[in-house]
Amino acid sequence: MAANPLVESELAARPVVWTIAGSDSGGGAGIQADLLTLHDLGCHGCSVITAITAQNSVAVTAVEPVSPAMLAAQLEALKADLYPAAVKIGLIANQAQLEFLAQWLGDNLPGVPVILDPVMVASCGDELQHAASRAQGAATVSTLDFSGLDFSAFAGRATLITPNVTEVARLVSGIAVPYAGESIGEEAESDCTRWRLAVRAVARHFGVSLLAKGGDARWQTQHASDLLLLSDIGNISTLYRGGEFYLESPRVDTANNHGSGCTLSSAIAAFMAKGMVLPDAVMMAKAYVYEGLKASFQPGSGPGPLARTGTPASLSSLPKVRWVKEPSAKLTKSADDMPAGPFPALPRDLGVYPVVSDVALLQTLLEAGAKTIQLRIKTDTPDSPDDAALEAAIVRAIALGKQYQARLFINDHWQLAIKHGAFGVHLGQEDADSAALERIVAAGLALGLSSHGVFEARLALELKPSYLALGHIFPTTTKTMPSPPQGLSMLTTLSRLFSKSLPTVAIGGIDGTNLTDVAATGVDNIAVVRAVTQASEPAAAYRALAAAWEARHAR
Ligand SMILES: Cc1ncc(COP(=O)(O)OP(=O)(O)O)c(N)n1
Ligand SMILES: Cc1nc(C(=O)O)sc1CCOP(=O)(O)O
Ligand SMILES: [Mg+2]
Repeated sequence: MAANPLVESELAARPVVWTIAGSDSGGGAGIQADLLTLHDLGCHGCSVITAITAQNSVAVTAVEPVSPAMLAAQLEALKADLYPAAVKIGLIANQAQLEFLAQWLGDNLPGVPVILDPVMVASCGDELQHAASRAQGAATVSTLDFSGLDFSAFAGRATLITPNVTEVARLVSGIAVPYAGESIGEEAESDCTRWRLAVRAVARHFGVSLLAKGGDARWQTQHASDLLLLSDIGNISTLYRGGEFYLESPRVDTANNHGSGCTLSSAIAAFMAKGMVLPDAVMMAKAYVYEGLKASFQPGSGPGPLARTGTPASLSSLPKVRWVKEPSAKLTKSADDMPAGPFPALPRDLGVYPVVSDVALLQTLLEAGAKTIQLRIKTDTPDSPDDAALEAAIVRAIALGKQYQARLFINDHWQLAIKHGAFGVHLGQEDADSAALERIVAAGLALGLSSHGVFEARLALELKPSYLALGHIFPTTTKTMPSPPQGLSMLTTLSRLFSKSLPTVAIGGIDGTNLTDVAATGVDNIAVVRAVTQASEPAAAYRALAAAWEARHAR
C-alpha cells in the first residue's frame, strides 16, 4: 500500500520528553536508558541530571549529586526552549533535590504529566545503596540515603508513581497501615495480600495513580504481574476511574534486566507525550519492556540491558488485564471467570457500516446495499420513543435485516434484541458490564463491543466479541466522549495489535474526506453516522463511501 502522508507526518512528530534522573556510565539504566527509550518511541529526549554514578554492569563505585545550582540551571534552560509534553523522574540524590523538584515542577509545568519512578533500589539489586555506604566519608556522597527519601512532596503532583515491591514497602513504612493488628511496613514484601494493602495505602497517601511493579515479588513465579490503581482521572471512561487492575505478562527468564524500571517509566512518559491516556501508556510500556527483556543482551560480565524494539505491534506482548472488582484483599473476580463468549465469528470484511436511529433510513440503506448496519435508538433524550414505539422499531428493523440478508446490530437494547431474534447486539463497555452476556451468548447473537484505546480494547478482547469497535478516531458531534480522539497514528497501533484476532471497526468523524487516510491505517472496517444521516441523499452517500472503501486496496 502506498505511504500515507498524513499518517507519516503524525508518526514523524517527535514530542519533547524530559528525563530527570541519574547518569549510569554503564549505559544500562538511568538517563542513558531513558534517552534510548524516548528516541526509540518517537520522542525527543532531554535530560536533567541529578547525579553522576560511576558504574559498570557489576558494581557502582561512586555516586556524586549535582549541585543545587546545576540542577536548577538544567531545568530553566530546558523550560526556556524545549517545553515538555511529559516528564519522567528517576533517581533523586537527596531530600533537598526532591523537595526542590516537586516545587519547581508544580510551579513551572502545570498540567504536564509527571511519571515518578521512586528509585531506591535498582532493578539489578541494591548496588546504589551499597555504593553510597561504601563511599561514606567522601564529601560528594555522604548525604546520599535513597531508602530514607520521603516522597510526600509529590503527593497530588505526580501523575503516576511506579514503585517496585521493595519501594512499596519503604514508601508505606511512614504510613500507619494496620493489618491484623500489626503495621504492614516492611511486611509489604512478604505476601501478595500485604503488598496489595500497602499499595492501596501508598496510592491513597499520594492521591495519584500508582503502578506497583510486581516483577520482583517472591510470590510471583509464572508471571510478572503489576497492580495498576487508577485515581479519579479524566480522559477515560467513568467505569474505570478509581479502578484496580492486575496487568499480567509472562515472565521473561533473563538476568539481563538492568534498567527495566527506568525503561518502563520513560516509556510511559513517551506514550503519554504521544497522546495516549494513562492506562494505554502503561499497557504499551509494559509490552515494550516485555519485548525488550526478550531481546536483552549482555555487553559486560554482569546483568545486561533491555533491547529497544520500537512501538509494540504484537498482541501477545500486551499484558492481560484483570479488573479487580472485589474490594476485599482477596482477588475473586478475574478475566478468567468473566461470563463471556466466544460470540459468533464474523468475516473480516463487514462492508461500510452505517449506524442510524431511524427505521425508514435503515431500509433505504439496506436497499442501497448495506450488509452490516446498526439501529441506535437512545432512550435518554427528551424526544426518545416510549417503550412500545422502541420495541416496534426494533421488531421492524430485525425483519428488514432478515429480508435484506444483512447483519443487523441493535445498540444497547440487548433484551429486545434477544426477544426478537436480532443478528447481533452492539454494546459499550459500560453496557457490557451490566448486561447478562451469557444470555446473549446462549441466544446465539453476535456481539460488537466499543473500545477507546489499548486498555479498553484488551479488556474487551477477554469477552471474545464478534468485532471490536475502535473509537473515536476524529472529533465527533454525534455524542459526547469522555476520552480524546485517537487519531490516525493510534488507529494504526490499534489495528496492528488487534486486527489479527478479530474484525476491527473504526468509528468517529469518518467521512469521504478522510476515508483514504483511515484505510491506510490497516483497520478492517469503518462505521459512520453523520456521513450518511446528514447527507442530502443518504443512499448515494452510502454508495459513494462503499465504493471508495472497496477501492482502498487498489491505491
Ligand atoms: C460500530 C459502533 N461502534 C461504537 C459504538 C458506540 O457504542 P456505545 O459505546 O454503546 O455508545 P452509544 O452508541 O450507545 O452511544 C456504536 N454504537 N457502534
Ligand atoms: C456512536 C459513536 N460511538 C463512538 C465511539 O467512539 O464509541 S463515536 C460515535 C459517533 C460517531 O458518529 P459520527 O460518525 O457522526 O462521527
Ligand atoms: Mg450503547
